[in-house]
Amino acid sequence: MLSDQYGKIDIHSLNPLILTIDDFCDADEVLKIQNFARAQEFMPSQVSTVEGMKTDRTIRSASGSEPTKETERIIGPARERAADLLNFTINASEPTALLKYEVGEEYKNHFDTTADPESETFGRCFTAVLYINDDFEGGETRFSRLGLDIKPKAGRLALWSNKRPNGTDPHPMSLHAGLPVTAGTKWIATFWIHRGVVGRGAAPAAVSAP
Ligand SMILES: O=C(O)CCC(=O)C(=O)O
Ligand SMILES: [Fe+2]
Repeated sequence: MLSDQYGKIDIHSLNPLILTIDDFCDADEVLKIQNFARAQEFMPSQVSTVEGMKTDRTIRSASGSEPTKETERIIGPARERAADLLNFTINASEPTALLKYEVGEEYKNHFDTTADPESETFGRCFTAVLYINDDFEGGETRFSRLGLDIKPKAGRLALWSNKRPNGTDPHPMSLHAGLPVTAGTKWIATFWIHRGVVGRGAAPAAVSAP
């Protein structure tokens, strides 16, 4: 049972499904990922826009690191477990996005997917965010239209569905933001979970609760 493997599991919304799982990574794994994250070089993050991927600090001012074999070795097992929760395979997941937010940095309201089958983000049925540390202030993940803030806690996984029940359009209530960090530095790993093959035109079937 999941609750035997992990800590407290909370369901915050059914449609779209939004849940958190505490102690998704145990203390040793959290420490290993923290040490890895702190040692990485970070560059301004890219966001997906109608013109393709670009650096746009008006949407996301956090910075990201290039995923490497080492990222896979250190964070891959958690990504694999997140996909396993949904019975998807690791092949159905994009490379891990490791993000760092310094004071004042944020990720403004956005959807993680689009309704455009040509877009690289079309297949993102689910997003899982692993909170790597919690020695900072601010930085909650806010579902603006649901009045829901998820508090970062080291080792906690937030998992949500991005699609409406038709499986193609972004779920309007999945609009979310990473609020500005007000003290310290926030690190997260984001896993975008696709159903089937990653990439353009990977049509997901209906995956959300009706
Ligand atoms: O920083 C957060 O809490 C949210 C991150 C996010 O929305 C994303 O990586 O797509
Ligand atoms: Fe997001």
